[in-house]
Amino acid sequence: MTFGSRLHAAQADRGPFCVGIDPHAALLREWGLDDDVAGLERFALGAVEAVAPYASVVKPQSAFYERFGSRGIAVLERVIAESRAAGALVLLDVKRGDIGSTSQAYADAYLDPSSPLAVDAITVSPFLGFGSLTPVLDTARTHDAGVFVLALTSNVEGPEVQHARTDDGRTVAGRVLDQLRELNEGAAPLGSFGAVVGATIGSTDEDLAFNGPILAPGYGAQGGTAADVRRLFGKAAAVLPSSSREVLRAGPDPAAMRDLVRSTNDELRG
Ligand SMILES: O=c1ccn([C@@H]2O[C@H](COP(=O)(O)O)[C@@H](O)[C@H]2O)c(=O)[nH]1
Repeated sequence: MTFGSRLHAAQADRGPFCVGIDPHAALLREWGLDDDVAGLERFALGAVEAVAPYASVVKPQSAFYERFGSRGIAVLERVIAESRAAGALVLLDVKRGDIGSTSQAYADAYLDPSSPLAVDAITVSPFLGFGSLTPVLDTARTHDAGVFVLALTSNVEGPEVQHARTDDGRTVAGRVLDQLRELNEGAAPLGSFGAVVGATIGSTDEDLAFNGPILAPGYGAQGGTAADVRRLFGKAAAVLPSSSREVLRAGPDPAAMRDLVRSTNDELRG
């Protein structure tokens, strides 16, 4: 079953909301934990236990695990395994991008099921040229995995690159979206190659109607709302509004986190 088909089924079953598992040092402290590997483990696995049985997708941010070195990566491996065991798809936010030959190694690390870090989908950066992503896209196809390509990110610095015009007059983001449109053509019920478009971007002239999913970070703590999601992504095939800190701040009480996932899904469905 392709990633697009799995995502389509998971969102129909559990709702559109994607929960980020981002163990910020400040959040560990708010949960009464030390900012060390033991604190990381209790925080991340506690969050997974609270939300992964209810959310369609969980999105660990790799950086927060990498900062603890190999022991942090070992925690990330458990986050991936336990989230999947609870029925959630795992989208690893790792924003990789490099020359083609190195892209292949990243693809093998995250998308080949024999890797300990294998996930359902990853985020990648197209800013070394969309073609540099070909090994990742091919490996995703081989293993029925998904790829989310940065297009219009939620941060205020993004437009200086993403709104720039290329030789043919299109914006950089517009070209990324056009390439995703081609890659997903004919896929049913949903393509596996998604775009990252922040819920915070306000408005855009870009065409967001394509046959793949849109990851919309910036929901919650960065100011994105359900009204923004409806206004921006009304024509999109599938949207994953994503929030990390807002949900994690409801912890460590698992019931409070679970209830927030449920009520956010209700709001987004409405
Ligand atoms: O454009 C982007 C792409 C990715 N992110 C990531 O999403 C989460 C947002 O966390 P919040 O706590 O909900 O603000 C984080 O992991 C970012 O690296 C993004 O924010 N914007």
